[in-house]
Amino acid sequence: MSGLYARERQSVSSMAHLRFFPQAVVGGSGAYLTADDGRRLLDFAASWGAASLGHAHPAVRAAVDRALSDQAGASYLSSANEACVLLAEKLLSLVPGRARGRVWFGHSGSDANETVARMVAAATGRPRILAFDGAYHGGTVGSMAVSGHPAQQGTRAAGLTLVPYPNSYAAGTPQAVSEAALAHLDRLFETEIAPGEVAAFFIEPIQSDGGMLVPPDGFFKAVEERCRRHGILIVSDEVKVGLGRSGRFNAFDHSGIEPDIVVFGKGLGGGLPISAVVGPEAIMNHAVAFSLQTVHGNPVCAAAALAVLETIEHDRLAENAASIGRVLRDGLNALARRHALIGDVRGHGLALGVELVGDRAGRTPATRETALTVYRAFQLGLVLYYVGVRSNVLEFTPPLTLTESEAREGLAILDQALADVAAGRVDETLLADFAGW
Ligand SMILES: Cc1ncc(COP(=O)(O)O)c(/C=N/[C@@H]2CCCCNC2=O)c1O
Repeated sequence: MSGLYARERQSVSSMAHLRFFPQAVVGGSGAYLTADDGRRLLDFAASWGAASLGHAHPAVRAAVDRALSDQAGASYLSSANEACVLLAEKLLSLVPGRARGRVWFGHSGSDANETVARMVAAATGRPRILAFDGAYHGGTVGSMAVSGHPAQQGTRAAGLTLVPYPNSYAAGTPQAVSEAALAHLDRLFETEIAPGEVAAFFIEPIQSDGGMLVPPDGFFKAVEERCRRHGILIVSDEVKVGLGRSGRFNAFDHSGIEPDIVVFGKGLGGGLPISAVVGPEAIMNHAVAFSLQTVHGNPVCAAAALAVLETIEHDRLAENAASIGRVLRDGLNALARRHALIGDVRGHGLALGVELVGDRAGRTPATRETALTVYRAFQLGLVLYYVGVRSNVLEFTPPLTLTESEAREGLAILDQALADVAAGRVDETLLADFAGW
């Protein structure tokens, strides 16, 4: 364990730790991080997707420098500032008509989703919320309350009903799991909850922390039809897979739906803390002083976010995510032909998941091997984390700027890590201090 990592343990609380190996960094640029021992680490996680443009991107640096050199305050609570207005106008141009009303700014996906959960109930007078099993909408009280991920240490809202997310790898064909999930929802409306009491349905267009689950074709169109019939607002949580990562700017576009409310976070700030909720004016303006924190809407993070959006558009990074995502996915499928541990490769663009299994027939989660694989990859120079309700899905969320050669470099490292794990060459005692999820 490196000096910095050891020192951190003597000074920083573990309450935010979600640690898989002793990663300690002192710098970074592009798709690479610099470890405190001097090693260069290829970053296929991008800090859980927040470093959307990689590290130290010049556009973000220039925007932050300009905003700080002539600083327009530090908050939008009691003052308008130009950076927030420009960013709001930009975000309104990037969402479908139903959502094109007003923008709220926060710090994180958590405070954004918490605000949405409170807002839809207050604005509609409807007390219930729908969400999916396995969903991660945040780590605050109010966002955990509308989540369904089993690893969370929080209380679910009394008015929350969780429904199964169709998982065509675990339970059969896409068509069959889609029909089963829709039948479950219909039964719920017929027997357990009055659909007219449901304010909103929180969806992830690809369920990331739940295991990078890709919904079957047509599933969310069928969900949309039910929501429209009952006047239920659709909230698309784009925090991790949005902003071009999936190969489309908005990930919900893969399902051909038009949500009422869109939530952005993580990569929006390019590594700086900013989130946004975009929704209909009647909902977004239902109250004043309803959800506020002092440095919400600070012009520095807003300027960074505008630079991120402009760079995604100018450098065609959604298209890059689609094309490099194909390279990565093809490479992962090639690894699957050599490594029995790989049970499934799935995702869109640079939002990919690789499920590791103990045996392909039974699809038993290979949780231990997953932890060993990411640890070994780290030793070999690749940063990769895992997700999934059984902690057995490698998550690929690299910077949207990833190049083909970087993709191939990471594939080669993963190939070696999988081989070393399968051959029993990775010391299991290394995992003792790393609980992961
Ligand atoms: C779809 C989705 N919505 C909201 C959130 C919460 O965002 P914040 O962690 O920025 O509050 C997240 C956060 N996801 C977690 C962050 C904690 C570490 C585990 N991996 C994640 O990506 C998310 O994936």
